[in-house]
Amino acid sequence: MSEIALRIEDVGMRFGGLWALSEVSFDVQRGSVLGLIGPNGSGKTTLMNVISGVYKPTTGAVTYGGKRIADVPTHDVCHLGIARTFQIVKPFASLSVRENVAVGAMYGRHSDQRSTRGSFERAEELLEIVGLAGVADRPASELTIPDRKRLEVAKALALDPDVLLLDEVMAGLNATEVDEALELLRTVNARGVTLIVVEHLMKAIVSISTSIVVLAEGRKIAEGAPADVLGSPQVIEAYLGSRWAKRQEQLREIEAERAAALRMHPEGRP
Ligand SMILES: Nc1ncnc2c1ncn2[C@@H]1O[C@H](COP(=O)(O)OP(=O)(O)OP(=O)(O)O)[C@@H](O)[C@H]1O
Repeated sequence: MSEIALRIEDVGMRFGGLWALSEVSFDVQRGSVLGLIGPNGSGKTTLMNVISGVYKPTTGAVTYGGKRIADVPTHDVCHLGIARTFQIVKPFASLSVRENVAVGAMYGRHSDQRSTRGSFERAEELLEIVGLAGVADRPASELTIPDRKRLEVAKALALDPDVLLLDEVMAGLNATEVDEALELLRTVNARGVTLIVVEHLMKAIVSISTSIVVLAEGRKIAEGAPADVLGSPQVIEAYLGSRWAKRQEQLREIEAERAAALRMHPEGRP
């Protein structure tokens, strides 16, 4: 029988007059990969912040191993076994790649059982796993975007999490880099880490997720196996609606540029 790693129960999050999340409930099975998707502004990052203890939800609760996350100080959530990566990647730029990861190992869940040397050894292992062993001595500031994302994953893994929250680690990567990132996430998951993956790249989400939760305007509108969820009319509408709106905006911009060009070159040939 599968075991529940995280329970999200009736979570609501209000910012002033805006409910960024309303009545969101779902369970995350231990060892699974949960894909969290939804149009821009649907509440994905807010939910990651609630799960990682950055925000205390206005209603409801997130429980992990029987403990309510909101009752645990933010800096202690990682000691419970939950780690996350950030959408905006910010390594310690002047430290080497190895040192960046070792710092995580020094402050993570098992830090009390680890010497400084042990932390560096753990960093070495993780750099091997994420494919950064060859650049371990370089300053983090010199890394390419895909390598910075690998470093972000290594830093989060250094905290020895049971659950890892990944916020758009594949954004800005090309097709080959996305495949490599997926391979890395599969390796991490195969080592027993439960993953919650927020990503706009549908192909990537479908290929890695055990199950998918879809948010729209802060509410859960679908949950289930990837194929079932993505075929749901409600999900298609939420996505088509937002793509359509974006396309209209692009068309308006193109029209405005064309009008401006015509004003500068009235003969019609810019
Ligand atoms: N700290 C905050 N204060 C006020 N409003 C916020 C705050 N954080 C998020 N919001 C609002 O909550 C809503 C959900 O935002 P959120 O960033 O969680 O969406 P998202 O699904 O992660 O979007 P994206 O895909 O663009 O990253 C948005 O309307 C956003 O403007």
